Amino acid sequence: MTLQIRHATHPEQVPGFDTAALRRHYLVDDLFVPGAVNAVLTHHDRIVLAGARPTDGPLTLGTYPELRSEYFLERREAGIVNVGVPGTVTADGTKYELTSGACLYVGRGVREVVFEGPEAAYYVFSAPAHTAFPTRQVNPGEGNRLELGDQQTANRRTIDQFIHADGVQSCQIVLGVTTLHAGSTWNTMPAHTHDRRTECYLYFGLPETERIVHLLGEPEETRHLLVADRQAVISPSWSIHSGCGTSSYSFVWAMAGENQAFGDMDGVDVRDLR
Ligand SMILES: O=C(O)C(=O)C[C@H](O)C(=O)CO
Ligand SMILES: [Zn+2]
Repeated sequence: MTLQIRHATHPEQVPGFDTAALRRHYLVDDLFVPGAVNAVLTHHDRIVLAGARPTDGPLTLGTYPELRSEYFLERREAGIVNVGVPGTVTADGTKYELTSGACLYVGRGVREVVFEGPEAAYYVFSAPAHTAFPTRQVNPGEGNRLELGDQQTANRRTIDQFIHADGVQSCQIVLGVTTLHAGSTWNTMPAHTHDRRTECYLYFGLPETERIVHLLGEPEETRHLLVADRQAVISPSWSIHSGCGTSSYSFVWAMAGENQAFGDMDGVDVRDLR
């Protein structure tokens, strides 16, 4: 089990990045490997993204030498979303049944997290935590639900907020799942930044033959990534995070940083994007 390290980047670097460099810095395309837990640490807000595919038996969320911790959640918290078929996650001996799209918040101090389910695929978003909040499960439809967008502009979507200021409590993490309605393809347009947090999107439910065109960078200097199913994008605080798919899809959005206000967004007029 290795932890891939991604260093923080400055927005002035983005114009000089070619496609390969953009993908190396911001795209995480190898989280979900059968029989393994794969993890990436970004120095943007010290977020760890991991994927667990327990195809051949239970898998444990272990720690990494780079974290200098006795166990993974010694000083961290995590939001876990099952993006595969139903399975179970056991946190310090308590077993949680997670359907597809269900979320489990696991607080600081939980020593052992075990993933099970041969067809399940667990996405883990973890950030440093200063105190311990209780472990809690939220099923699809049980969070705070927002219906946004319009079919006319191809961005009709349902947002389920799971871990947030008025829902499951956490130190830093704000997390939910957005699902595009059939025929809708645009997420998060008009786009926004939030200088106080890093945000990561993990796209799922996208057919294998389809792709998302994900926009990143400062609003006046954008670039794009072509993203496949079960791939994640790291958006530093200065970067927009918005995308259009060649079909509809879902994504886990998750943030960590200075505050937990979902509405803390600096919107960008579509006409100002470059
Ligand atoms: O579809 C959307 O719009 C989103 O899901 C937006 C994300 O939740 C987000 O970027 C929150 O900051
Ligand atoms: Zn955002």
